[in-house]
Amino acid sequence: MATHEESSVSRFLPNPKSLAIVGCPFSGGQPRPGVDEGPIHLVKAGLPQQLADLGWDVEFNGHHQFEDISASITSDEPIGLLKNPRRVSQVCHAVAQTVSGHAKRGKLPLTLGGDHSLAIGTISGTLEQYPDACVVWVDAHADINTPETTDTGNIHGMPVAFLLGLGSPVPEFSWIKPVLKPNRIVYIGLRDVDAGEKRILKENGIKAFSMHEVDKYGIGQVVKMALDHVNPKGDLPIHLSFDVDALDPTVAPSTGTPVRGGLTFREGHYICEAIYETGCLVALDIMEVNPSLANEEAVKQTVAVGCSLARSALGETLL
Ligand SMILES: NC(=[NH2+])NCCC[C@H](N)C(=O)O
Ligand SMILES: [Mn+2]
Ligand SMILES: [Mn+2]
Repeated sequence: MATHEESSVSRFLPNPKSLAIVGCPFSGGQPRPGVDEGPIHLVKAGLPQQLADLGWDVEFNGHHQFEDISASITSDEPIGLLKNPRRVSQVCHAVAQTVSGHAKRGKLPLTLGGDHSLAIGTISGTLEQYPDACVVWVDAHADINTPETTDTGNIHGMPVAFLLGLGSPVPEFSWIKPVLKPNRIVYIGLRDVDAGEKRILKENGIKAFSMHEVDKYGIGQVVKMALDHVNPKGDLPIHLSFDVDALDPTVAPSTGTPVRGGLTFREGHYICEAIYETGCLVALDIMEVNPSLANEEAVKQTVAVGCSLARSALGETLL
């Protein structure tokens, strides 16, 4: 039986702890349809009730309706290589306002994607309420291409660059305050990093633990080193942005850009558990679940893993 005593030890959230689910059916940051169904499946699988069972007061007022935004954008031609730039920008702006609104009211925003371009919005929202927050980015990819370095033009490969203010400014994204500092983000799980991204990581001295380091040191040590880097005194708020493709495709098959050689089921959940234990978690993203990819069994498995990652980050324990 799991005990939930610890659900009272947050350094930043008032008691009783409450969270708000931000369901974001959005796929404009990448080309594969279906990732917009991710949040719908996660909620249908019972995630809100599972979190309530962990002792959270759960607010969920339905999925974000981005229809007004889409309707107001009559044409969305690429800007340079960037695909769907206006739609991505405006949706992320709306998400930022929603996330910061929840955070202001003392709630932990749990954003369900949708593609990872949404993190432009979620992290902007977190930083508005917690300017000194740090980010733990769990992913197979660095998502740090600039409009100049991107090969694909897919904005889900670029959110970190926008948040850091790297690359030449794109006027459509001028609402983003590049307030994230390179020493306030750390990566875990990388294994598919583009050449331009490797250069950006080096030039900016950004700490990253790839699968090589996970193999070498073990996940326990990697999470400790990652947190020591980004949150050395353990007193900063943490935003955890979890792309399910960080997990091995045998664990989370239904995702748009799977890469072999990923985190095991336990390694992924350990990261979430360890971050919950810090008492510093203030916002969580579960991204890139795409229920239209792979067979029914694989979809079920991936949705279930999305739910269990969220539970682990929000206090579920094994004992
Ligand atoms: N959030 C993701 N799954 N990102 C994948 C990015 C892949 C590649 N690096 C790109 O720029 O397109
Ligand atoms: Mn990824
Ligand atoms: Mn990603």
